[in-house]
Amino acid sequence: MRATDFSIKEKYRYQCGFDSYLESEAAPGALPVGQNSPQKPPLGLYAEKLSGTAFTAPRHENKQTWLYRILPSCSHPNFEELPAESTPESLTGGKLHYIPNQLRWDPFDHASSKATDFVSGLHHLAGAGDPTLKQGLGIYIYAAAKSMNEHSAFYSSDGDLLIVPQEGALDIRTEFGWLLVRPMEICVIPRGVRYQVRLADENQPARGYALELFQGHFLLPELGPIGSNGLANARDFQAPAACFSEDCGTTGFDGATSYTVTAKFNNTLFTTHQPHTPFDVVAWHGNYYPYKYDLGRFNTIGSISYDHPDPSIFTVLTAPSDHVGTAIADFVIFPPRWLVGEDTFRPPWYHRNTMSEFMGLIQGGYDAKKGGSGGFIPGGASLHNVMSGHGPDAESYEGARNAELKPAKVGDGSCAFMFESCLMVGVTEWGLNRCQKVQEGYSEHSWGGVKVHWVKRGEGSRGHLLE
Ligand SMILES: O=C(O)Cc1cc(O)ccc1O
Ligand SMILES: [Fe+2]
Repeated sequence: MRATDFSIKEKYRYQCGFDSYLESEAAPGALPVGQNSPQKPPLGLYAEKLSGTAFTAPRHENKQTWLYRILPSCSHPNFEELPAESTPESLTGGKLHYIPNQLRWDPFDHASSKATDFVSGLHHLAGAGDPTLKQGLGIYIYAAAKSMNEHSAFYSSDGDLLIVPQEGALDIRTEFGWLLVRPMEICVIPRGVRYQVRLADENQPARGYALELFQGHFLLPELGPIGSNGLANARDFQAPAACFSEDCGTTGFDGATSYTVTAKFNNTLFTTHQPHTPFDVVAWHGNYYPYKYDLGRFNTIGSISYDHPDPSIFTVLTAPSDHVGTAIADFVIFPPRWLVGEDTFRPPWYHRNTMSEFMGLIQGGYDAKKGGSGGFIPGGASLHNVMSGHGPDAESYEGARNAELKPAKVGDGSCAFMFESCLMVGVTEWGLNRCQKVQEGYSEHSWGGVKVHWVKRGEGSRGHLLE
């Protein structure tokens, strides 16, 4: 069946739950009963296991899925490294630049060529660590002007990919089924899962952000004293229902119909061509699966007395390091919310953080930064690295310092987000130079004009009790 032949009803039959043990069959009886790998699996399918953790990972971390498919995914000729001219130069990244300056980018360009799809339009912007050691993360910007070829699939051996669409809805076909991911929704495609990113509307180019997690998996943050509900609730995560194509091609590797599978392996692209569709999974069961989440469902919690709390209260997903409470990557959002704090400077305070903070803006504005030309604009980004001082720009500071403190809704129609990491984040050559989006004088424009409010000695103030 062609990708365009599936009806909406067939494609979007989601199952709910975060890190749940789910099962789905697109043909009745496809799932074996009471065992995973019978001598002859039902309906003539092959059983294939996809692991997301070591076999021996403790039960609470163990992730795996059993796939029941028409042909096993090993049935393909060798992968070949894509020739340099067809590998997006911006993906391979090269040397990372580590710089203490605050950085901000104007909105990244949409794809300049109609031939650019999600894979060829993936740009490596920043990162830390190394996928070969399964340590760290990569930060990417994508821009796609067309759907991936319907006879193609992509997967990454490097990590789990969190995708944050900013413009244009993505219609993602995965081995597990379909996910429709619109701006203000996110999805996570686990390491190894094969998928094809289609544009929901071929006339609406897509642009957004992505974070690839080289180690571990995203979890829901602990809720501590918040209790058993709040922030992102487990039941609002949606996983696909099995949906397959039957094109099994010919036996052997030289069949007439050919499907291209592209692998991202150590940030390098490899391809192979196989005669059968990679989207032939008729049924699956397990807890290692792609999922989506609607950010509009986030239950935002904040101060109802005084002072601006740490942004950790806005954590949607967290990928912990081995040290409790310290994340390789937190995905944090700043959704519309009420601010009521008394005698409080309400926007974020000035700070230097031991973590690094990469921010993007999906829509609207952000209360600590001015928008408009040269400001923090939807589709743009900022990076405040380890210990790089930042906070409201001078204009936002003065506004909040003098604001009347009545209850106020901030961020109506807005959503900024942050990828926060305990690691120092380096910027690729593309991110620093070739994308040509780095704002000149970001720091000067933002904080060059912060005013002195200090009341000088002798002019009277409770700040001078030692006089
Ligand atoms: O720097 C930023 O704008 C992100 C941020 C927001 C906040 O509410 C508190 C701390 C913080 O780093
Ligand atoms: Fe910050």
